[in-house]
Amino acid sequence: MIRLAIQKSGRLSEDSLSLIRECGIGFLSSTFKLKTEATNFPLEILFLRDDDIPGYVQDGVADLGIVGQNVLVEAGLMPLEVEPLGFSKCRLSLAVPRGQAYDSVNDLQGKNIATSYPQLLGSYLAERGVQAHLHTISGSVEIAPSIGLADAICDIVSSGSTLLGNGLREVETVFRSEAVLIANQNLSAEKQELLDQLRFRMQAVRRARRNKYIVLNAPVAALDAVKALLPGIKSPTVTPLAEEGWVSVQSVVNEDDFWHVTDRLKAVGAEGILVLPIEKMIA
Ligand SMILES: Nc1ncnc2c1ncn2[C@@H]1O[C@H](COP(=O)(O)OP(=O)(O)OP(=O)(O)O)[C@@H](O)[C@H]1O
Ligand SMILES: O=P(O)(O)OC[C@H]1O[C@H](OP(=O)(O)OP(=O)(O)O)[C@H](O)[C@@H]1O
Ligand SMILES: [Mg+2]
Repeated sequence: MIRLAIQKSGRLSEDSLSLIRECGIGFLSSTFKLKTEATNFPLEILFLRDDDIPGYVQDGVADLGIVGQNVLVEAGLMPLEVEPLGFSKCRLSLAVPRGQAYDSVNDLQGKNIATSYPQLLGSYLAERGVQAHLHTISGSVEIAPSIGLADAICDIVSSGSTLLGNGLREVETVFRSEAVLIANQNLSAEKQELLDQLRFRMQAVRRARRNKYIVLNAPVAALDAVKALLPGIKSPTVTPLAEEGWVSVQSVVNEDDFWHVTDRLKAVGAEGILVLPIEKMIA
């Protein structure tokens, strides 16, 4: 049995649970139960505060964990990271009151800055030769300037609406983060085997999320152009249509390139383009 710690409730919880489920692992969860066992995989899930997860994994209380890189780096435990997970993407940024002049990070010299990330911010400022007074607070950091607690703040930003709602302007990106799978560095051979199985499944889920299955009809004359646009995993599947001079092409396309590729496929004569989600994708 391998033990995985995930956030009990917050920005990582829902995506962590969906990823486990999409890996084909079933379990019962209830708001009040802080520990559950998977029904079809030797996995125990612990529901914790995210800040506690890196330390628990380091100490072997949990074998694995899912946390933001920001929390991992702040705890000084980067070597535990084994797999980026592609969700909870955000940045740790410096922000100042909107009306305040700001040219460069040197303007923060001698200023009071409120943050929950004193290590990350401290090394960012030290690398730039800026000395500031850091006030560590554990939440609602964006309120600090408006109540006279600080001149600037350094906190997590995603859409920017919390900064906007509190009259703040983002001025520097200190760190970019996403959720990662972390693992204890002294796992037994049996647990290492289970970790490898989990990583294999997680990679298949992530690859599937990043790609779409595409099916289209094209005139034979356009086939070379279509193939160049849709290289697929190995090469596209091409089958003749009942109508003379036409083929059906099936392939895989990266979601980021999807609209751009579709426009070009239409331009070379492709028709009846269907796009389907992929559930799992094994390399
Ligand atoms: N607005 C956001 N958008 C995307 N990801 C975010 C956002 N805010 C935070 N995160 C990421 O999710 C992680 C957890 O954020 P959350 O705000 O739920 O933490 P928390 O309040 O410290 O939770 P806990 O109660 O577990 O200590 C952060 O460490 C960060 O990696
Ligand atoms: O740029 P935005 O999209 O507005 O997101 C940023 C906010 O999200 C996080 O807090 P969260 O809402 O998770 O609340 P918390 O203070 O309880 O952690 C973070 O601490 C910011 O305050
Ligand atoms: Mg926390």
